[in-house]
Amino acid sequence: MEVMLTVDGLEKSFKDKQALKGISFEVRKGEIMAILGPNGAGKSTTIRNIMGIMYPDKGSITFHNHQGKEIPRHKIGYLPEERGLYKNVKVMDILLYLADLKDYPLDKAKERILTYLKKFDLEGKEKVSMDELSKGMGQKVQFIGSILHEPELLILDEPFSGLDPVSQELFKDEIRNLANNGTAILLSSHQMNLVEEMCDRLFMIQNGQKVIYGTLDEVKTKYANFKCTIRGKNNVRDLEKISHVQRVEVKEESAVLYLDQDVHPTNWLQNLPDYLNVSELKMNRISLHEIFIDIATNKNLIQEAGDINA
Ligand SMILES: Nc1ncnc2c1ncn2[C@@H]1O[C@H](COP(=O)(O)OP(=O)(O)OP(=O)(O)O)[C@@H](O)[C@H]1O
Repeated sequence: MEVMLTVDGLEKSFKDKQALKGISFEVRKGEIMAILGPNGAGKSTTIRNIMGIMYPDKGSITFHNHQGKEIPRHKIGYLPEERGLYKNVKVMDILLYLADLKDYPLDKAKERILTYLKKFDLEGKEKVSMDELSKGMGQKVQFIGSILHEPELLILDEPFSGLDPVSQELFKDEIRNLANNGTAILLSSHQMNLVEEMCDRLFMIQNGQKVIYGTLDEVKTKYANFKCTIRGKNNVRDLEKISHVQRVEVKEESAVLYLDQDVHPTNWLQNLPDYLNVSELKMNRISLHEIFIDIATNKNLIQEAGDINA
């Protein structure tokens, strides 16, 4: 897949705080790439550097063979983390203004605005002032503003925060549509279930450094071992004795058995000892949410499962 954006060795400091310590990744045409990390990890700083809101101390950002101030930013769409930027202005006017900033033809923009307002349940709101909209409605308008000019690269900083489930679905569908039509998408989110559902690749950052970079499949197969949840009264020591069990976590009547990386789930299940008390049993992979918490809290409980940090 064609590479759209290359971030290479990005470093950025604020006074004595080094926020980015050599960040490198790519975003390709037609993919949804997630940038993840705990609060303060450096995601927004990375995004702000890509957007030219600030410039890195070291490293480069390449888009369309251009770097720094030469980057054609009208080909990029951006939904910033900050919401409610536009207040005393009508929905249609602010969207046309944003389209104009990107040199997008205004007649075409107007048509697209009306189509998108309808799509996002905002039909008839074009003459309403931004400050009369609810937070979620305002977010929809801001999202429309970021995609109106048909950007080749779309950067979404926490697009789902504050959205109700129906609006979340609308955003998800549209983001997927855009990727299917070739837009390269860089998405920052704390909602791991959505990332797991939507993203092709992910880049996880902690303390300004890369901790995971790969396709969701790679992360899942190389990092997320299987875990088996058994409901029933069992002695923890008996559970720990079962082969290929790395550790056991007991939660009320259930025990979660974290398995070694190479375990074949069917074989492992066939060899479970007879003495186990099982009223329910569930086998699944460790979720991205658990991987995130393990890394962000420096627990390193699942580190041995495999390492794709290289
Ligand atoms: N303008 C600034 N001046 C000083 N420090 C800053 C500035 N912007 C960011 N930082 C610091 O840089 C680090 C990274 O911040 P950043 O906003 O990039 O994190 P983030 O991963 O986006 O976090 P969050 O998930 O909370 O939005 C933090 O320690 C933050 O305090």
